[in-house]
Amino acid sequence: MNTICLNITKAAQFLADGAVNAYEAKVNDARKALEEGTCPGNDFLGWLHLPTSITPAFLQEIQDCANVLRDNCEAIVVAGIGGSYLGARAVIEALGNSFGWLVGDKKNPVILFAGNNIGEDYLSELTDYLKGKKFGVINISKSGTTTETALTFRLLKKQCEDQRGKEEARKVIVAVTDATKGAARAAATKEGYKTFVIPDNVGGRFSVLTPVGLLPIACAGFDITKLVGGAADMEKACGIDVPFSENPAALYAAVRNALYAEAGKKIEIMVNYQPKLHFFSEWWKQLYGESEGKDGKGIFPASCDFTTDLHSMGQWIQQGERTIYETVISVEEPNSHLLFPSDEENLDGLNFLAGKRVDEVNKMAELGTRLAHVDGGVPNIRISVPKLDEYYIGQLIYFFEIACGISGNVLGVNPFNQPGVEAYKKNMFALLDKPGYEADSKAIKERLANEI
Ligand SMILES: O=P(O)(O)OC[C@H]1O[C@H](O)[C@H](O)[C@@H](O)[C@@H]1O
Repeated sequence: MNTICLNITKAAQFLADGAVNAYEAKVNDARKALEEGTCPGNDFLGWLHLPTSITPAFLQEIQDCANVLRDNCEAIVVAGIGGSYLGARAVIEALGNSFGWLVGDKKNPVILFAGNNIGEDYLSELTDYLKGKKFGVINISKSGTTTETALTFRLLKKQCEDQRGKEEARKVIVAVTDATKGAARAAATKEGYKTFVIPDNVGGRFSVLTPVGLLPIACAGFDITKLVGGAADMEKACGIDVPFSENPAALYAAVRNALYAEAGKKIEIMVNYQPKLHFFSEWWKQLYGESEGKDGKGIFPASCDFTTDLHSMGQWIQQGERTIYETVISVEEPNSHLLFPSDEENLDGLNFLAGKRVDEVNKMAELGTRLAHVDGGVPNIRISVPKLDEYYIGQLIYFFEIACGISGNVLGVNPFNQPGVEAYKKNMFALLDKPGYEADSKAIKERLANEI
């Protein structure tokens, strides 16, 4: 099989000889613990063999539901946050036209994302845009109680029903949520919406290959069978029987732990040279940030879009504090072909590029940056991807998931919980006088009165 390819040479050179291989035993133990379900958070391992266990019948059920939405909607709003949002957006943006909303594509509905913020302007501009439009909603929430998403869904449900009538709205509202618990499930049961279940043992940030990601991706017109196929091939390539030195996820987990623990590299910057991958980095940041940032530990996952950010963050990366390393996703072959034209007057002095592909310049920018950053003390991990299509994005998704599971275990944390996220929610609910938070409300208000 053609495959994404990991190169850690320019990261390992910043470590003592053998430092990466020194993690072999720990990484193998972590991989085994995932396989045998003996690691911390072992009730959240449903993602591990998900790609190879998804059946064609289930993919067809998702596709059928997507087709109903596609046939009946000019716009589909995907309401969700965090793991109930980022995976779908990452894939749809990586595969879609960068100017999709401007080109008036008649084949595919516009996919919009909401429920991922509480911006009043954002929501009123969204609801204004949807006025008079035939739109549908995919309401995605594992807990079914997340405030940002629930608030947005309340607005959209009402607008959809007002515009299309309750009967028709029922056809174009879908819930992806817990099997029994939460407000999203309660509304779906009462209204009779089509629903998909998020399995209990798959955490939000690992859920892109469940209907959480697959339904919106299918709605956008992309091939979910190919996506899952890529992930399934990567599941095999990172399997328990694959030796450390040949297992890309094992090597990535090893080198990042070595950079962190042995070389003080506390920040990993996920870098792309294709703006379409911006949201892939956002997905990756949640995956690694929530999985590893706990117990006072964890690499801080950051991201940059190059060459764009070379003109803003490039200075820091080249000469700032040497606590960073880069992981570059490099796409070997763009899907388009565009040559620079020759210009008789050559006023811009760019005739030396005439006849070259745009990508040739981009690749030289990438190579030049890699050399400069390595010279400047920034270790470089490179993941090359043959092209941006469903199959290779599927490979990348599973690669980062399994590497994350291994890496978090090597770090010595439970990579499958996120207890820290509750702190802001508790304060917000107390401040908003949510029923059930009376004691917290009293305490927080007293605290604020004393602080002022
Ligand atoms: O799917 P939901 O239950 O709505 O959760 C959405 C997101 O919000 C939470 O606060 C968590 O930190 C995330 O891990 C989760 O993906």
